[in-house]
Amino acid sequence: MFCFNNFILVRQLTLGAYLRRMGRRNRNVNKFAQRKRERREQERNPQEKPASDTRKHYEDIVRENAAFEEYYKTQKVCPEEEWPTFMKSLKENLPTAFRITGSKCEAAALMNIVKSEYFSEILNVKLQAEGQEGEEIKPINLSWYPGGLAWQLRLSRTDIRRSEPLYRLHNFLVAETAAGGVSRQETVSMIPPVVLDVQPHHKVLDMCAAPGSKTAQLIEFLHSDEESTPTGFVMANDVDNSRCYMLVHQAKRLNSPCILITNHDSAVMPSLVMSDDQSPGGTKPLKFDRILCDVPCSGDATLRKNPDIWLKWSTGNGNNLHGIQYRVLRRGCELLAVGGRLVYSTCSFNPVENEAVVHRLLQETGDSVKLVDAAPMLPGLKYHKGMTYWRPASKDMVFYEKYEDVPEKWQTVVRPQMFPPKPEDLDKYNLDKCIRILPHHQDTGGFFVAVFEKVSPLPWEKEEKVQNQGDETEKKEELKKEPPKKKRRMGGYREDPFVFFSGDSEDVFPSIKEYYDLNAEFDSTCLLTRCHVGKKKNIYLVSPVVKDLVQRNESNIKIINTGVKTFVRCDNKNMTCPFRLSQEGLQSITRSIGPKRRVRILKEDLITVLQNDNPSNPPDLKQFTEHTQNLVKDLATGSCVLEYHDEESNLQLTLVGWRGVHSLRAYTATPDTVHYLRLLGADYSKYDINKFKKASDIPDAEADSTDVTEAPETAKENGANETEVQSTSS
Ligand SMILES: C[S@@+](CC[C@H](N)C(=O)[O-])C[C@H]1O[C@@H](n2cnc3c(N)ncnc32)[C@H](O)[C@@H]1O
Repeated sequence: MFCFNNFILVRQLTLGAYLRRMGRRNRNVNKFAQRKRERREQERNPQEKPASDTRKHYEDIVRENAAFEEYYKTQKVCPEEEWPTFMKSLKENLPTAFRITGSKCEAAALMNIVKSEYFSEILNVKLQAEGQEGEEIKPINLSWYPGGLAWQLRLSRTDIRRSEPLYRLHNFLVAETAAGGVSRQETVSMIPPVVLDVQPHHKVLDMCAAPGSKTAQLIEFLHSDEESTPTGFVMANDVDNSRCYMLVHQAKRLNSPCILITNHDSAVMPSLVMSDDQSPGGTKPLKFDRILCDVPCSGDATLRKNPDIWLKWSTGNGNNLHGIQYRVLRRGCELLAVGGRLVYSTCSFNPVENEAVVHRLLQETGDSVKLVDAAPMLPGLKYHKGMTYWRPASKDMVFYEKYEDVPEKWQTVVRPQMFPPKPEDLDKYNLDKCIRILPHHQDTGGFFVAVFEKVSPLPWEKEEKVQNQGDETEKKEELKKEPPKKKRRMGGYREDPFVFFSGDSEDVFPSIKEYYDLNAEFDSTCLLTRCHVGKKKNIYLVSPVVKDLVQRNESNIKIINTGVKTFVRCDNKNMTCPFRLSQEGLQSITRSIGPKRRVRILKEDLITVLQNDNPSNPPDLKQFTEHTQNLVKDLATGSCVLEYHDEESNLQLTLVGWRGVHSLRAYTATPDTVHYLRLLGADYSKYDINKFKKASDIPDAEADSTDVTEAPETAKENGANETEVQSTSS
């Protein structure tokens, strides 16, 4: 569990580095095994920097690699006349990009703040490097991002320290990332979820999901209808157990009861089942409507962000990854429903990792899977069409026209499936429907995206079906005789169990139902705890479809996490129910909570509550307006919902509150408190220390290490433990 000291530590490290460090502290580390693990991790994710690397070396890296240039010039990844611009752009630092997240009304309010408070200041800034003409900083709205919610601007670490308005914007981005109001994500990395076209009823699989920036987008799209809980879900999977916890962190920021995190090798992902509405008690195979296949890759299109790739680039990287990329994609197509959509993406320029994988898949699947032209979904995006011709090369930089030319010693590395289609077959595959984004197109990283639609069962699925029908009776007989299957051994840490409530009769539920006046539609069987015995501490909520998924497949796949924390034990003598509400799960159950525990608070009172967040000195009821005092007069002490609705802007805020004997306060974590005060246009200066002067004095490397690339878990909700709660009953 995180404690506050850990929180500070995480703020100074990326989450990955933090997890690695915690892992090291908690175990008796075998250094040899540790190095081996790091090497393996590095091979699996070449685009990730090794744990021992720090950014301070990045500025010293010579951004050149002759083999890289020769390889891509030969492959003609861009027209000859664009080559110098392509190379120049690759050597520059990457601009910052971010998108506004959260509910529609909050996103709209935050967007106004960004434009009026931060961008307007920046537009007057001209950054002047020594001896050069001042460069204007102009935020660019990404035309193709739904709702116009994504932006890109040049905001390098050095620039932040040269200009106070830029520093302020940077601070805003860090704070709002922690509160879930903003997600910082590379521009091109936002593309796959957009072209996947996720709707609230879709069953979505993210096969290689960690660290989870695209998963976060998938969840946001799933929740696009704010009036109801989605009937679909997102299953986010990664083979790397420790990276799965990055997904847990992402999911926590977005408070969705519709996400499930699993830990499996996607290339051999087991077939899952779900309840069959047509046959009560029965099951049917689970097929996904949308699948994201953002495979591990050489990452050479991220050179601007990860300059250390200049030092280690070789043709071997791409060749070695082609196999696993293909196997993950093929399994994805098997798990996809007919009529479903799959997006394959990499951050590599290499046709062997891109079009060759797509071509191999199309060859094997015949007419059952087709490429879709996704460009119309990305208005204004500059890109190149997919390549139709390339030449695989061996590590010694010899290029081959056809497999027959490959010398024996390279034949296990350069495989026949890596070659392009014959010219007469080009129309059959339409590889030009793939999308290639190069860094100089719009000052971003590079990227590759291919969008598939499954139009009929795969050839081998059809065969299996026929054979299955014939064998059905025979199989039933065999099954009877078969000894019980051995339980699959699953790697990584052992997770706590997922223990669902048996229904309204579950021991603690009647008092929760009574206290919060839960309506009849509330399904208590969707509540769960993570322990079989002992006092229930935290109670989590999942959507009905996720409950079904967990219950039907738990023994078949390793589930790392699911559910939003909705009720937290709080044995307080002033409260008749032993559970308080949790901000994380509030959005999911607010519609089920009756009027008994709701307070429709005025704006000024909400500001008072948020500005006085010291749990040992909560604001006295006398500090509130008469309106609010009257509302809480007859409200029994304990947990409650504080609601605020601004009719004019339609801003709606719902917070967990606590009615003390003489006080009223909110149960929000500090980043959320700042976020709400910001949305209310109130003063939050006590949390927003201007460190600009201090920061401009510290050297580059130190400043870099304080950047929070992946936002850590927010600090504990203020006073969110029992002792503090008890002390508020003043
Ligand atoms: C390019 S990263 C994914 C980035 C992620 N989609 C995002 O947007 O944050 C590739 C991920 O694939 C995972 N991976 C590698 N091989 C895998 C496999 N066989 N099955 C599942 N995940 C795999 C790696 O651990 C890594 O986290």
